[in-house]
Amino acid sequence: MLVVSEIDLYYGASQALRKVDVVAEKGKVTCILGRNGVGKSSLARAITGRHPIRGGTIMWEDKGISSMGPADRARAGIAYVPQGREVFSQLTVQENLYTGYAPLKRSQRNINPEIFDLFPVLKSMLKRRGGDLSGGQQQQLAIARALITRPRLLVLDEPTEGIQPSIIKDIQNVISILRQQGDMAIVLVEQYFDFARALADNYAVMDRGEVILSGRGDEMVEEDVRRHMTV
Ligand SMILES: Nc1ncnc2c1ncn2[C@@H]1O[C@H](COP(=O)(O)OP(=O)(O)OP(=O)(O)O)[C@@H](O)[C@H]1O
Repeated sequence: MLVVSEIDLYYGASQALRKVDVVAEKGKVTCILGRNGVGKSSLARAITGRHPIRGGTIMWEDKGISSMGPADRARAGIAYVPQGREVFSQLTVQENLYTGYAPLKRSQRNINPEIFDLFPVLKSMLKRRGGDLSGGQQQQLAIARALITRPRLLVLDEPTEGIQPSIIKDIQNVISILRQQGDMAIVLVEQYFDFARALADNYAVMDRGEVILSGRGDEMVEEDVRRHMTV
């Protein structure tokens, strides 16, 4: 279980997170919602170790991880699919997937065939350069690369951003399958309400660096949430 308690995060003098609490359990999807610039990506960066926190604690599987760097968190089973995907455009799909080996022991460095069951399109594109893939295919590659690290916590930052509806549906199916398998906690940062509602077991809505609304996904009131998502 991931337990984020009262974290503060700053960029210089500017505070981006204020006493944020979030919990993510295995076999469940926790959705982080809110409009642009409210701190969702900052929370994802804090969890994955991309940006230090200045106050509060982050516990993962009962250990404090706040002072661990991103590589150690990856070794602790935390994977990150960043906003904008960050696929290596000059590397092939296969080489991009191999970058997911970094936190693994040598004996674990192989691609589980399930990855290609989840993303069949990638199998036929292994020799293509990352930069030649469509936005949706790059998003699938970024998720596959994260899954190669065999995560127990998967943090996805706006996986639907700029993606065509048919691929959004595919990504939704993949996240449902991962949830059903039950051994992974999933934190999903999302701006697309219907996608979030379809997947959320729990949700938290952010505004100006704070969590202002949270609860169970099946109790999410569309009007209340949407009020904090439109400008
Ligand atoms: N590297 C940075 N340096 C300074 N300020 C930053 C930096 N990254 C984000 N911010 C600021 O921190 C605040 C929170 O940004 P963050 O990216 O976490 O929001 P967000 O909810 O993820 O928005 P978006 O959906 O646009 O990514 C914003 O005011 C943003 O301008």
